[in-house]
Amino acid sequence: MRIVRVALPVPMPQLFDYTSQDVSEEDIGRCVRVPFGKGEKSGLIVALPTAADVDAERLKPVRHIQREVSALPADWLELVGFTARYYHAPLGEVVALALPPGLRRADAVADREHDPLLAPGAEGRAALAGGARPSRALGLLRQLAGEGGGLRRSAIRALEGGAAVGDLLRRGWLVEVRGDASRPGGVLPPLTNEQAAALDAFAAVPAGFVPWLLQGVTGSGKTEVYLRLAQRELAAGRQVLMLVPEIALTPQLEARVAARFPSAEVVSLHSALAEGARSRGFVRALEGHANIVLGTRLAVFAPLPRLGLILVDEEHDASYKQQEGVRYSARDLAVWRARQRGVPVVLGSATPSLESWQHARNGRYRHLVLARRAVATTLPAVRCVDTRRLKLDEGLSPALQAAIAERVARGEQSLVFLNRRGYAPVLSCPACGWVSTCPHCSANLVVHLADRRLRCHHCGCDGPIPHACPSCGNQDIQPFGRGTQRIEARLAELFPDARVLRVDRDSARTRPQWEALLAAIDAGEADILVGTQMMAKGHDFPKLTLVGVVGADASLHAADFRAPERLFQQLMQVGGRAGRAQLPGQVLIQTEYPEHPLYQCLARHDFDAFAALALEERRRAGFPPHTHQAMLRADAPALDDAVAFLRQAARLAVERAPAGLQVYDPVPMRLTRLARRERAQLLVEAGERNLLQAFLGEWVAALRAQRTARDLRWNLDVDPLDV
Ligand SMILES: Nc1ncnc2c1ncn2[C@@H]1O[C@H](COP(=O)(O)OP(=O)(O)OP(=O)(O)O)[C@@H](O)[C@H]1O
Ligand SMILES: [Zn+2]
Repeated sequence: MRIVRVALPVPMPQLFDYTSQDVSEEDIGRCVRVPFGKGEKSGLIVALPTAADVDAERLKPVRHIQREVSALPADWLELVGFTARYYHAPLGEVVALALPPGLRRADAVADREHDPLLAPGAEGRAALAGGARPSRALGLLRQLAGEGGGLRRSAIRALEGGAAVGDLLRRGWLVEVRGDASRPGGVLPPLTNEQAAALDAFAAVPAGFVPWLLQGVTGSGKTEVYLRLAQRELAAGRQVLMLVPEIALTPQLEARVAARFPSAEVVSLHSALAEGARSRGFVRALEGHANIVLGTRLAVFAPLPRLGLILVDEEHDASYKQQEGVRYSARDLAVWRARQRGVPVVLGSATPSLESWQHARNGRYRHLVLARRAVATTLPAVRCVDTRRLKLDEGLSPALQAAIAERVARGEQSLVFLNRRGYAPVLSCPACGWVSTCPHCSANLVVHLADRRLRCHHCGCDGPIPHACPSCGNQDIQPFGRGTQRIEARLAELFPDARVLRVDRDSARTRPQWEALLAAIDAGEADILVGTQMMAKGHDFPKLTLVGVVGADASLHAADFRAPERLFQQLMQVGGRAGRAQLPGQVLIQTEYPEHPLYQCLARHDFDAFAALALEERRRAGFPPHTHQAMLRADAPALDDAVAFLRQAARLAVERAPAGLQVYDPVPMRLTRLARRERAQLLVEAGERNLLQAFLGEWVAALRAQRTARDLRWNLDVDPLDV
């Protein structure tokens, strides 16, 4: 009988002990189901201690250990352990987040089958040489005979006549082969000088942990650099982890990676996958079969026994930071993991986070720069349209309309970028001043004319658009302000012969919808696009030559100190969609502040100048990256309860605060009320990360020991993005 220590997903920091008759050291890192309270929970075996924390007599036996799957290795346990320590979260919750749900429940991983690499075997070759009578199967086999290293079954199925693949397997004409994962499919494009120089610089550094910042302007071919780097690792028999910020970006990249490495096993991991597929991919990575793991932030937890390289695309993107539960940054964990495993990590972006940019400047990261575009000869010309004295037509300036008209006439595409979906941000009554506010949030209900609803973008509640003012009965209530639907409607009137396509979260709600939209744009089935930030990143549409930016000024004066950084990144990214191929691109920014340094830097494509300015401002104000922060947030049905808890937390903090730690006053959050809960926050800050971490450990322990008002919830956000 041995004691089994288990991490369980419960909001408490401790581990739980059970017993088992047949457990061995090999079971550390395995999923397990155990009795818990009146029910059952599943967790992970993290240790087999010699003595239990409680009386061993009272321990209950484990119910089931999942032994079909290899145990998670020690380095993986260290990774989740570090995550729990650094973000001050219970280990069991980190484990629950890092493991695919099916695996965590210690379910059987039903379909272990993968996507085999297939090529004609001896019998297949004999069939080709003669003898077999003509058939669909033989036709397919002939097609495949030309493929050097074999193809994945999924790729064969996608071929013309590919449905016969099952038939070929049954006849034994196709057999599973072990291919060279690094064999590139198709002809590789010759590298640009800058790409070649970047790869040479990379190759010149001895193996081991090296963090790199790959700062390449939009369209400079960062992806090609990633692919070449990946190829080297695959050739050496190692695994590559590639992180992308958004699920929306995975289909194109997946297709590109699969086309480049037809013999490689590419596994994608993101939250939109079906449970079975996610478990399967995770296990393929764990068992060392997957060559490339491509995914969103949760993929940073993929176990990779042969890891050789980590790539983080668009490293500045806020989606790498989880905003609920365990608030981890996948970008930061990727760097930690690279150090732990002694492998290089490449953070790529046209607009790096100020944190990474500063590291590259002061030598902590190595800096690779791609200053030119790979295909297009120039970056797009960026011009501010001063709207102070202009009469706008539904937010569109004459200059922007004229520029769109030119593109339509030439058969090119335009994009009007407006980061606000819906028809109008609020409905209001000019007679009595009524506005459509959300009953559950301190926010307005947004007018969605497409389906005639008023909808809260924060809590999701919605209702029909009223016919008259609910307050005074006035029939003439008006949508106020502008969103993508309104711009779309006006553009359709202004350009009756053009095809206008809106791309936002409402028009691309599902992955198939999103893929269909992208395919339509790619096929040139749209002339004018109206899009939110969904359109801003990653895409490469050769016929898109104009980007018009509407309504950007609002972020210029936002309260969050990161707002300018985000705005600059967003505008540089979205502007970067213009003129990426042979045709030159143009960006028009409508603004009332054309002299603003942010727009000036943007017009010169000078990220470095902007970053230097912004960092200097942060230094003067004492903001990150010059300081390190943690935010304690509390929410409750009554604001008083939330604030009272934070006041008490502030007292506890001040009692424990070492010199150099700053404790601010609790304040209501900007969006104070969200889904019927009132929210407040308390910031703590220190010049030294270690000092902050040591303090947080003690503080969180003290907070956990507090009695709190009923229905109060709190959470700690280390390195918060929204302050
Ligand atoms: N060496 C090359 N030769 C020819 N074409 C290239 C080369 N490198 C990249 N390209 C092409 O240039 C275009 C831009 O490349 P890519 O999408 O990788 O840019 P990026 O740096 O990731 O840009 P962004 O940050 O805007 O997404 C793509 O169409 C790509 O196929
Ligand atoms: Zn709401």
